Amino acid sequence: MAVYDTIILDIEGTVCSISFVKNVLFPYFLDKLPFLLEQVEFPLDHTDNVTVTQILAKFPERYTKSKECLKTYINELVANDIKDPTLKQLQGIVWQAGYEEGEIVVDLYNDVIEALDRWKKEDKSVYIYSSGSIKAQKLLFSHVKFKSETRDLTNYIKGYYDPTSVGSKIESESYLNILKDLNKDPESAIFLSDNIKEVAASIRAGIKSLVVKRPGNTVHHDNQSFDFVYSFDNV
Ligand SMILES: CSCCC(=O)C(=O)COP(=O)(O)O
Ligand SMILES: [Mg+2]
Repeated sequence: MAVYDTIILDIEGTVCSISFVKNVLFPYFLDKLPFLLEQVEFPLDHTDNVTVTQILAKFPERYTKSKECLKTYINELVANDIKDPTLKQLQGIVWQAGYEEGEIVVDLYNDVIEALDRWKKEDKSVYIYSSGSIKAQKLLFSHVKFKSETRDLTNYIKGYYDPTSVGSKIESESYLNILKDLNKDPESAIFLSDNIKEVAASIRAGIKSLVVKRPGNTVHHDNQSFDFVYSFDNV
């Protein structure tokens, strides 16, 4: 039987709750968005080398004509949890301030820190593959609530992937890109996610993959064919 030494984790619905993302991260972003847009001149100057302007210029042109139009468009993306890479990049910039000011602290599921510790002792390598930007992923793992303090867990994570770096999470090609980057065979890896489309794509790439069932995750009634876990305790 193949034994994995490479663990690839999703974030939302897998290491932290969907409600943390929807009720803490997204509202923080939407709250700061008007101030951010206030600092940018419209219509956007596409030759401007200011980071925020460069990111905003990647949204479809028809929505970037005015501040109000862009604000409405971004609010709709967030309300519908659209995993748009430009939105994710912008969120990373805004969340950075929140983390640095101590306004955002991450609640991971209880079993996650224990598992990260155990996997390290077992010499297993942990990687993150999330729709959140790599910047946002690193910020999240470096501001984790642990008892009464905030811990930086980035020393447990060997690398980070997002759709911008390797492709969509529901395409098997993206998982092959990760394996290629790691110089690993599919048999040596395991992928865990709350999203059955991601798990299906990863299985198609030959990776053992498990659906993570956390409280508040979407309940799939047609997922009998997938293996699942409720926590990382036996992974
Ligand atoms: C650090 S990413 C914050 C959460 C987020 O924006 C997101 O889209 C998470 O999606 P996932 O692929 O981890 O389910
Ligand atoms: Mg997820």
